[in-house]
Amino acid sequence: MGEIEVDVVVMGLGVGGEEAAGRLAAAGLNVVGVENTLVGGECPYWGCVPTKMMVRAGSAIAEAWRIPGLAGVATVTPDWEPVAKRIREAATDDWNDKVAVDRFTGKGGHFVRGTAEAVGPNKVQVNDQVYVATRGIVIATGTSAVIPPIDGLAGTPYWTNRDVVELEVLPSTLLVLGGGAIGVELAQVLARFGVQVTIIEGSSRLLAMEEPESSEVAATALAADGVTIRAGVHATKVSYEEGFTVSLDDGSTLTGEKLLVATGRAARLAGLEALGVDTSARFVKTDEWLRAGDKVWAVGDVTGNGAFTHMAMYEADIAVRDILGQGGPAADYRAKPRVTFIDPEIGAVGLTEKQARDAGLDVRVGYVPLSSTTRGFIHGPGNDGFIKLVAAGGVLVGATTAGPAGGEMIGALSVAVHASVPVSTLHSTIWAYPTFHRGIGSALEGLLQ
Ligand SMILES: Cc1cc2nc3c(=O)[nH]c(=O)nc-3n(C[C@H](O)[C@H](O)[C@H](O)COP(=O)(O)OP(=O)(O)OC[C@H]3O[C@@H](n4cnc5c(N)ncnc54)[C@H](O)[C@@H]3O)c2cc1C
Ligand SMILES: NC(=O)c1ccc[n+]([C@@H]2O[C@H](COP(=O)([O-])OP(=O)(O)OC[C@H]3O[C@@H](n4cnc5c(N)ncnc54)[C@H](O)[C@@H]3O)[C@@H](O)[C@H]2O)c1
Repeated sequence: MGEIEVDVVVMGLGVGGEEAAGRLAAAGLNVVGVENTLVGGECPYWGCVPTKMMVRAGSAIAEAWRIPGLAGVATVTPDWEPVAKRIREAATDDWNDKVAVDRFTGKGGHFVRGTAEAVGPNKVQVNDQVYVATRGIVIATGTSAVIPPIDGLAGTPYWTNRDVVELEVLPSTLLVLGGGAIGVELAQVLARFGVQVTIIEGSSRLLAMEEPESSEVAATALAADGVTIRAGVHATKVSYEEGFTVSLDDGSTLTGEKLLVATGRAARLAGLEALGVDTSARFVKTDEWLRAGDKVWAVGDVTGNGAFTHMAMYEADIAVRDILGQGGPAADYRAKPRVTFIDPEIGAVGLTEKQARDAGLDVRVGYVPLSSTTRGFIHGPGNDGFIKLVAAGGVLVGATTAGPAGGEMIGALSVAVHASVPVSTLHSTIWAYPTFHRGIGSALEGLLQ
């Protein structure tokens, strides 16, 4: 088997890998980008983009339901067909990545379709060809759905996010295992399209990693859309015969036509051993330059620093600058933003109150329910939400903004946490009236008391 010398091999061309490989190729390096599925990865084909198209459709239905009492009468007949069509045709090009491949090769990159396996500290094999990377290797293999070892589950035709995104026809009932980001977003959308949805969440609340107030808002919103929430219970057995039966550890059973498993993500670590990566760990350990070893970098979901597209892009940028010797800022994870796209949207950045207290910080909290703000009052139906600020040492260390524009409101607070803007400066800021984000000014009052 011959060996080909190149500058860089990028393993996996999802969000992070495509960004890193494209940038390095555009900078004039000889880059081999390897992808075994679709260039672009989970986000455009089975993640962010198609699921947010679903959310957009579900939100349109919910807004129409809010017309009575506000603007007259509306008759809504939800239909999944236009949603499936938009996902198939506009979002995913029928799950075809030609445009993305061309984008990469157009920058001068060399694309190889296949599974990359490290066969030496600087060698990657794909389809019987070995590439020797003289400048470095970028690991960007991402994550796949975790399937928990529940008795009977493995042998059933359970769904993951991929099956839901590819749906043409909706089931009448759906059990959702896991009440994290994927579980709550998909549960709400499908409920709005008439599916009877039950979420089974092992911990005591939905969105367990976020503020308890976020969990409460999410639970209220989902319940209002008809979703049944079973929190604090664990599935002990799953069986399938025409439909699913799930036994729970409180002795009860649930049945549903389909079962979606949304219990988290596991890093794809196969084939990385030869790079010196500890594949017994959950994720690839990296330093502040995303270095995972000598001439080895890792970016995106696989690092465990936050399974979000913006994190994959952020880390790819840092690794690229390091490989090219361009300097600039290294990774700083204090102001990690995230948005759960339910209605109301839940934006968050930095630490939750509990995380800040657990870190030993002298914490102050500001809180305002959105309905008590002028814009919340004006908005009326659909105004559920709140703004919560977590401060320590005179700066914000975290914030949550839940509401109709929760994902947008968090932008200002991301800047505040990232740039350590003094609370006094935030307090003297003029917040436009009557916006939702003006509530930040009211929440700040709580920090000054
Ligand atoms: C349902 C869902 C909704 C989401 N919504 C959002 C959202 O709204 N906002 C947000 O920021 N994030 C969202 N995410 C997360 C987002 O999709 C990921 O954070 C992002 O895709 C990570 O990019 P990545 O490049 O690290 O990994 P991936 O996108 O997983 O890409 C890794 C790529 O590597 C390939 N690969 C793996 N191993 C090999 C190998 N050995 N050889 C060759 N190729 C290989 C895979 O096929 C894959 O294409 C969502 C995820 C899901 C599942
Ligand atoms: N809007 C967004 O940005 C967005 C949307 C979807 C996904 N994502 C990313 O994808 C990641 C994965 O999403 P996810 O929802 O699969 O994972 P998650 O980690 O967010 O949530 C998984 C949930 O499943 C529960 N769980 C685990 N095992 C269980 C079991 N056996 N029975 C019952 N419950 C169980 C956990 O307690 C947790 O609440 C997210 O963490 C996020 O990083 C982001």
